[in-house]
Amino acid sequence: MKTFKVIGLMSGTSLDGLDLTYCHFTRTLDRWAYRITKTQSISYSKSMKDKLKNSIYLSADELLTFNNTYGQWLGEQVKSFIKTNALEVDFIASHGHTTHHQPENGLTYQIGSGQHLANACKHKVVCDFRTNDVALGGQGAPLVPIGDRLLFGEYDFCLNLGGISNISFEKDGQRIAYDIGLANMILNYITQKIDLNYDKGGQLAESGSVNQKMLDALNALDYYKLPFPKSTGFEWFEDKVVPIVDATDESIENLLHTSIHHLCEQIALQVKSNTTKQKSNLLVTGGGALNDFLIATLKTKLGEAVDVIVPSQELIENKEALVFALMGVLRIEREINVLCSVTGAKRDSSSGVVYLPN
Ligand SMILES: Nc1ncnc2c1ncn2[C@@H]1O[C@H](COP(=O)(O)OP(=O)(O)OP(=O)(O)O)[C@@H](O)[C@H]1O
Ligand SMILES: CC(=O)N[C@H]1[C@@H]2OC[C@@H](O2)[C@@H](O)[C@@H]1O[C@H](C)C(=O)O
Repeated sequence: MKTFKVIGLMSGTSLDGLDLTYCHFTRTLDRWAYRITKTQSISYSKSMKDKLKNSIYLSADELLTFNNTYGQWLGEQVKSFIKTNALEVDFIASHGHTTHHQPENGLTYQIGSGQHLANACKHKVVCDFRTNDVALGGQGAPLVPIGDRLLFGEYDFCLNLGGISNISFEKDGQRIAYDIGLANMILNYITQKIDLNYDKGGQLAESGSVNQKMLDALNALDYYKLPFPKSTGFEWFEDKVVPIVDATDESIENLLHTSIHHLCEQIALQVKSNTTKQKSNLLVTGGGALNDFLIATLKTKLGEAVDVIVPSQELIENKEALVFALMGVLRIEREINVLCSVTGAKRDSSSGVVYLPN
């Protein structure tokens, strides 16, 4: 039995930091098994956070330079993670950080130069998992559903609550997945108005109440009417969501409370319209799974027909990096790691670019 020892790297849209997830994968016949052995989460400094957030406004020169320096920085973090924990590593699988995502214009871009990363940590690197799918006419996102299928097949639905919410499930023998819409991106935007990174446990949100006008405006966003395949990101948030929040003269508590009702209503709509069983189960990961008020609201909106499963904090925080590590394994093995049933591309693909250290 072959074992793959991989470090997955993920930097998500909520901009809280870099997740390093060291995992072992084994395959017996057609079944993959995983074990997460060591994890580290490195919070971004205020200046790194601001730079990543504003990278969409950089000039071409500045962005290319940032791609290199961020790749170098990733490599240095990997190097010290390996050294501190004395890890034996086959290769690194890096998502990088999305600075641009406009699949409708044929572009998606994740910074974190693979060559700089490989040279800095002296290991083989697989990265740039999204470009090929967009070149094949797909959304280039979400990509984690391949991992949902191969590693988390016992769940009817996998829901991730990061900056953006996305869902994945099997329908008629095909994996279907898409970004539902808002999650922590709107919640963090609101708490940052009072210099708070996020609303721990959803305590502020819980003490608020619904502003019906804001709830209706959010629920009426055009994105929700689009059929899948679809994906979204910061550009949509800034363009369509921020104006609604900013036009609402309400307390932080009420803004948060309303946003949570909104995002849970959208999730419940998607789950209910795709449930074929009397009783189904839904795995929730991503930082939103640690927001107690959000989870309680979601349970209420879903009702008893859906079991909401909140796993260990380790899995909540590392599932995306774990799946990118698996995608790296599949790329190295030249197997399919991006599903066109999810992204709408012309065909499935084995995506990712491999860099050798120099
Ligand atoms: N204890 C907690 N209570 C409430 N919210 C929390 C808690 N811990 C984390 N969060 C929220 O989760 C966010 C981080 O989520 P996560 O790391 O899953 O996002 P991401 O991977 O950056 O996003 P994406 O998956 O969209 O790319 C934080 O910014 C915060 O809003
Ligand atoms: C372009 C991009 O980086 N998209 C992210 C983002 O964050 C959540 C959602 O939007 C999802 O589409 C995707 O990430 C996860 C890891 C994915 O590809 O499955």
